[in-house]
Formats: sequence, C-alpha cells, structure tokens
Amino acid sequence: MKLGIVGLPNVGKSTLFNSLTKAGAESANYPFCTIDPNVGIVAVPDERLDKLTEMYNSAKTTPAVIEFVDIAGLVKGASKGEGLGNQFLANIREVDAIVHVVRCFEDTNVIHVDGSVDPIRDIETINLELIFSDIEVLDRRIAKTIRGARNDKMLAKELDFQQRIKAHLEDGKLAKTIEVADEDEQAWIEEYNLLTWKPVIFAANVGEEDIADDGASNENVQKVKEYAKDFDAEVFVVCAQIEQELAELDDEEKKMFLEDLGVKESGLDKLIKASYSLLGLISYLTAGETESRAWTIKKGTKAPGAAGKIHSDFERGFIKAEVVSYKDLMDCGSMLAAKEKGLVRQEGKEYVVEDGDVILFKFNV
Ligand SMILES: Nc1ncnc2c1ncn2[C@@H]1O[C@H](COP(=O)(O)OP(=O)(O)OP(=O)(O)O)[C@@H](O)[C@H]1O
Ligand SMILES: [Mg+2]
Repeated sequence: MKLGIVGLPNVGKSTLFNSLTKAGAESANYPFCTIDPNVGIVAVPDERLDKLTEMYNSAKTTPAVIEFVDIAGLVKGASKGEGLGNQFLANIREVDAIVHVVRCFEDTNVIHVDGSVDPIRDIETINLELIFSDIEVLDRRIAKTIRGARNDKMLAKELDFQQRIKAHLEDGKLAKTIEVADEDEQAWIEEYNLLTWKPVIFAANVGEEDIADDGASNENVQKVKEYAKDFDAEVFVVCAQIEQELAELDDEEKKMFLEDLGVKESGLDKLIKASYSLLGLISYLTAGETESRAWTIKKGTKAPGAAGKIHSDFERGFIKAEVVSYKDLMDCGSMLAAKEKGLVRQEGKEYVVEDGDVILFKFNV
C-alpha cells in the first residue's frame, strides 16, 4: 500500500515526509527501510498492539505499515515537462492514494512559488497538472482502442467511455467525479490508473499557532475544508515543522511536548491512521511471546485470505481460525479467561475478519 505526497514546491512535502519516516523509524522494530531516498515505510500507530505486547510479554512488536512516496514539487506546466515534477508524475501513477499538501501557513521567510499564500489556487494548479497528465494517458488509450472498436462491440463501448472521461477532464474536472454507468466502466476506470481517480487526503500545513484549535481559526484551512467537500476528500491539519521536531523525540518526551501544545495526538498519527482507512484497510492482530503483530488486510477479507498474509501455507492448509475481539480479550485480561467465558470463537473459511480481531490460525500442510 503506497501513498504519494504531492503539492507545489516548498509547501512542506519533504518536511512532512521526513517526519513521517522518522516517526516510523522511532517505533524501532519495524525498520524504516529506505527503498529509495524518496520512499519510506511508516508504521501505523496502533495502541492495541502495545497493549497486546504487554499482555503477552512479547519479545517483538511489529506494526502494520504503509509506504509514502515524496516527490518533487509540481509546478504549472509539469505535465508538459516544466520543472522537475513531470518525471515524478509517473511515480504517483503507481500509488494507491494521494496526500496533497497545501500551504496554509504564513511565513514570509518561506518563499511561495506563486508569490502569496492561496490554498485554493494552489490546489487547482496541482489538479490541473494531474488532469493534463490523465488526458495524455487517455489519448494513448483511445488511439489503441479506436483500432479495434469498429468490429468489436465491447471495444466500441469502451471507446465511448474513454471519450466521455476525456471530455470530462477537458472540462477541468477530476476523473473521480465522473458518473460510472456500470460494472464494465468501473473495471475500466480502475484499470486506467488515472491520477485524478485516486482517493485524496488534503494535508493543510499550518503554523505552530494553529495546532491547538486544529486550524479552526485559520481562514486558509477553512477554505480548504469547504473546497474538499465537493470531492468527498478529508482534510487534515498538520504542522509539518512541529511534526519534524516531534519525530526526533522519544515517546515520553513526545507526550509532554504534545501536552504543551494542547493536543492529544500528533497530526501525523492522525494522518497515517486516516490514510489507512481511506484505503479501505483494517488490521487483525496476532499475539504471542515471540511477537505481537498487526496485519493489514482489505475490509471484507475472509479468514483464509487473512491467513495467507502470514504465509501462503496458512491459506492453503487453512482449517479454522480461533478468534477473539481485541476488546473482549482486554476486558477478560487474558486469553485463558476469554476462553473460559466462551468469547473465543472457532471460525471457518467463510468468516469475514474484522478490525481488531486477535487470531490464531490452525492449518495443516
Ligand atoms: N508548517 C510550517 N510552518 C513554517 N514553515 C514550514 C512549515 N512546513 C514546512 N515549512 C518550511 O517550508 C520550507 C519548505 O519545506 P519542504 O522542503 O518540506 O517543501 P517541499 O514541498 O518538499 O519543497 P520541494 O517541492 O521544493 O521539494 C522549509 O524551510 C520548511 O522548514
Ligand atoms: Mg521536497
């Protein structure tokens, strides 16, 4: 699962990325592996995992992770080769969702490429580049489809759809706002990998003074929130600069710093969790003396599929799953007590795994 960080130059993308990846490294057990200087693996904060580790005295704790990709700032004309951005547009085509960083902080020391802070103009500049890039992709697709469409009903239907999306984009609209008529169209649009089809989270990057009230008194943040409504996009208020400082601290210091700032949770933690649910992901947990671990699955995954995340043998030889909800386990205080109360269920192949299920798989190979 990958998220791409996009935005204009100098709006705080790398600051956010650095704090994300450093924060990931802090939860030491999952190594922050730099696959590439601009790709970082980030642990999904999950306090359930800490509690399980405590209960089982686990030697190791392994959180769920997501990948973030930091790209160079996009400028007007990026899709036509302006700036550094266009070579990176290809990188974002591979991501599952986009974090769009929008500058909402006023600071005359930090240059804005367009001379002033104006979040809606900035968002539209980026969106337009993404739209242009999508139009190019569609043009290539259309050229291919057109060849076969004359003698093939299905291709003719697809061609019609492609042309509809193109017209929609040329109107300055995002692919995700197009009405998809049926399952064929749904499958096609998913396959095209259009940038403006991907889910988006806006990260409103504010100054330190705006953290305590979560941006409520920052006019720019309010504008972004209003704007995002039209796209069903979530807006997260974050101060990238503070997050970078927070990421340097250990857990205890971090807690104190957050208290000083008047907030419970770092903006970053909220952002990571939100990204996770934006992607339709949930975690189930495994616990034991050697390791407590969170495993990422798509909502709706059945028990054998979930087992397959651990090892393909678990899926192939799946017999059953011993399941207890995290809450029941905690309420009972131990697995034994939960069993005595009949709260540990034996589930079969059709069981749909839920977020926070603590599972032991039985399998045979
Ligand atoms: N919330 C904030 N308040 C004040 N300054 C900030 C904030 N966030 C980032 N900055 C500052 O803005 C500058 C640009 O940040 P950064 O390098 O992260 O931008 P970027 O979007 O990655 O730029 P580029 O596209 O050029 O890579 C840095 O000096 C950083 O310290
Ligand atoms: Mg950068």
